[in-house]
Amino acid sequence: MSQAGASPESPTSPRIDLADAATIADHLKILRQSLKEHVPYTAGVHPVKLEDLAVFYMTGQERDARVIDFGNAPEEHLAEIAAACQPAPFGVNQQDVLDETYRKAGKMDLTQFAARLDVGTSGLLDTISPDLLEGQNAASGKIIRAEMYKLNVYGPGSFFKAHKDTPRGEDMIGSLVVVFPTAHEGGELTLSHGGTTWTFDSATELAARAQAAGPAVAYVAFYSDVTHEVKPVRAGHRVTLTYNLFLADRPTRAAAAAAGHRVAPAGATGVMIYHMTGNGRRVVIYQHR
Ligand SMILES: O=C(O)CCC(=O)C(=O)O
Ligand SMILES: [Fe+2]
Repeated sequence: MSQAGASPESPTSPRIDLADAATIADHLKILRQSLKEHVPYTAGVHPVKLEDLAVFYMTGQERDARVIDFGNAPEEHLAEIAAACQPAPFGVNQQDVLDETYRKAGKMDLTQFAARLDVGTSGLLDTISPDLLEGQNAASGKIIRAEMYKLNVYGPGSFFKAHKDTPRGEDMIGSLVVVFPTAHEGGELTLSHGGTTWTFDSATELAARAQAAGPAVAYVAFYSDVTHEVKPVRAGHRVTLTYNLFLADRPTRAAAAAAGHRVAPAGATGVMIYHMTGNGRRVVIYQHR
C-alpha cells in the first residue's frame, strides 16, 4: 500500500530487483509486492458477536431512546432509525454543506447514538492495522487509533458522490467505514487513487456470507488521499459507522510514568494466589506478572 508521507521506494520488506529476479517465483513475488503496495485500502467481512450489532439511539423527542438490532432488523425498524436521522452534510473547505445533489443520506452524531460494536475487542482494528501500517518502520512503535465519528443511513435513492474526507486532526491518516449486515442492493463504495478505481460491494459480500458462519460486518479502511464514493442504494437500507483513523504512539511504560501514572517496577510480581498443601508445600494457582 502507498502510505501518505511514506515513500513508496522504501517498503519494509526486502525488495528484489527485476534485474536480479532469477526465477518465476521471484517475478511473482515482485508482482505481488507491487500490487500490494499500490492498493490504498483494505476491505473485507469481519465476524462479530450478535450483541455487537445493537445500536441505541435517541429519537429526537426529549429523552426517548430506541434500540435496533442490525443483525435482525425488520424494514419497519430501519425506517424508524432513518426517520430519526438528520440530513448528512459534507465538508467543503472545512465547512459543512448540505446539498442533496451531492450527498443524500441521513446521519447521527455521537451525541445521538451508542453502538455496541467495539473495533478493539472485536479484533477489527487488529485486522486492518497491519495493512495500514505497511510502509511504517516496525521499530517506529506506531499504532492505529480509531475514533468513532458518525452513523449514516442510506435508504433507497441515497448516495454520496466522489470526495476526499476532511482531515480531522494532524495525525489523521484515513477513515474506516463499517457496514452493518442489513439487506440492501447497491451502495457500493468505489475508491480511486493514482488513476485506478476499485469497488467494494459490501451488500454482496455480506449476503454471500453463509448464515451458519455467524454474524459479521463489512469494513473498508482507506488512506485520506483516496477519493471515494457511495453509489446509489437501489433497495433496502445501508447503515454505516464511520471512524477517523489516527497514527498514534504505542503506549510505553515510560510514557505512562511520565504522564504521572503509577507503574509497577519492571519484573515485579503483581498478584499471586497460592494454596498450602497438607504437607506444607505451596502450590501457585495464579500468578500475574
Ligand atoms: O458511509 C459510507 O460508506 C462512507 C461515508 C463517507 O464517505 C463519509 O462519511 O465521508
Ligand atoms: Fe468520506
